[in-house]
Amino acid sequence: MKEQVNYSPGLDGIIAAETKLSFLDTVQSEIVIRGYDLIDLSETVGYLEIVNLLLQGRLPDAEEKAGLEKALKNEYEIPVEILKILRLLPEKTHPMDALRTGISALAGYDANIDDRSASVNLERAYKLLGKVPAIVANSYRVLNKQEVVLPNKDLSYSSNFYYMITGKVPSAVEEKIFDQSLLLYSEHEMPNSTFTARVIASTLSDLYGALTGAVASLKGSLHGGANEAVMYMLLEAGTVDKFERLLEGKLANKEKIMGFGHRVYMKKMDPRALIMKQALKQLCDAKGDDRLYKMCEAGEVIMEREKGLYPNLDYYAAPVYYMLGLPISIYTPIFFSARTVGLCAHVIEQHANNRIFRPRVNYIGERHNRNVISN
Ligand SMILES: CC(=O)SCCNC(=O)CCNC(=O)[C@H](O)C(C)(C)COP(=O)(O)OP(=O)(O)OC[C@H]1O[C@@H](n2cnc3c(N)ncnc32)[C@H](O)[C@@H]1OP(=O)(O)O
Ligand SMILES: O=C([O-])CC(=O)C(=O)O
Repeated sequence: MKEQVNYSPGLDGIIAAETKLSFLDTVQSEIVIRGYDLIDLSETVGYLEIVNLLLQGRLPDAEEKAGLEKALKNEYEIPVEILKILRLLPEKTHPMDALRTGISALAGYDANIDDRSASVNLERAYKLLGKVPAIVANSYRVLNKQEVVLPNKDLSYSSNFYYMITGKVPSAVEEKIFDQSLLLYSEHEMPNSTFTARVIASTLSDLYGALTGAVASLKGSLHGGANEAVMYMLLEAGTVDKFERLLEGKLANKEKIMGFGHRVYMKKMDPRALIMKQALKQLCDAKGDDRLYKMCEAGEVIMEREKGLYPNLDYYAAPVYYMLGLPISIYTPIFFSARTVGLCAHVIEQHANNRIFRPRVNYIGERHNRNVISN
């Protein structure tokens, strides 16, 4: 007799874990991060406070924040062999694939690789938070035949990240907006990449492996890859009129429009997108060029009218990164770098209270009579 099992395509609505880290409260419209609303925090604190909140369970005072920044700076250097590995990659390698290789290679430098304790995982999380921005920035630079930019410890964490990518120290406004984007990308409950990391960690595999898998997950255009896809779409159109026609054409062809829709916020705007929309306005006003802002707004109107769909964070993060002068192929790696903290916190939590993920299937294939096979 067939066993009765529940099936929800895409695991829609299924509870996959118990967590103290975060929760999308759609009733009260809050992105709860250890009890605080991420949107409220985005107006009062920066990325490093969220790092402390996720990894230590509390918002830091000035002294604790300074200690955290120092600890991360001590982890900035990446092994020279990793740069050598990155140099061996074919020129056309996507920076997300290079990042996946770089994070995977870091495992070999961990003297305690078989230790899954929370304290050693926490040390690893700081290592990764120190090194991932350097891998992101310099894998892009190496693939594009640019000089490696070494970390500058005199700059803040976010400024240094921006500096390693562009070779320029950001202005105060650029630093603030870039830092805010990292904060908004830092943690988001149970997206596909976090689920991937937790599934891998649940076999008692290590943090590097869990994050390597999460990079692969985040690369997909239905997830983190959407931010670069949005930018290519905006540039392909170039004007409001052409963007409206492009979207209408895609919808007529039943194509998905990148940057719209979300499993959890499908019928309203991702609250993080609104913060990046405001940042885009600020950057456009400062440059006296509102073309991207106007195009994005026009896209919102069409998508609401035609599909009842609203922007997710990637829709507004993409033009913000463009206005900040960041190369398009590095948008998804930046998202990953920001998410490193959330992923590490989830892996630590998974290892602390583990049961291996092993779901079942509804078998819909054929069955052959045993007697027929044995005869
Ligand atoms: C930060 C992030 O990672 S946010 C996600 C970034 N990804 C994107 O922007 C990619 C575009 N968006 C999507 O593909 C989806 O909205 C997802 C992947 C985010 C969510 O997917 P799901 O929850 O599985 O929703 P699903 O794809 O089933 O969509 C439900 C309906 O809305 C439609 N829909 C959803 N998103 C879109 C879109 N972006 N463009 C056009 N139609 C869409 C679907 O075609 C479907 O319509 P139907 O019921 O008539 O078939
Ligand atoms: O929550 C999701 O499914 C995707 C997302 O917005 C994120 O990872 O930030």
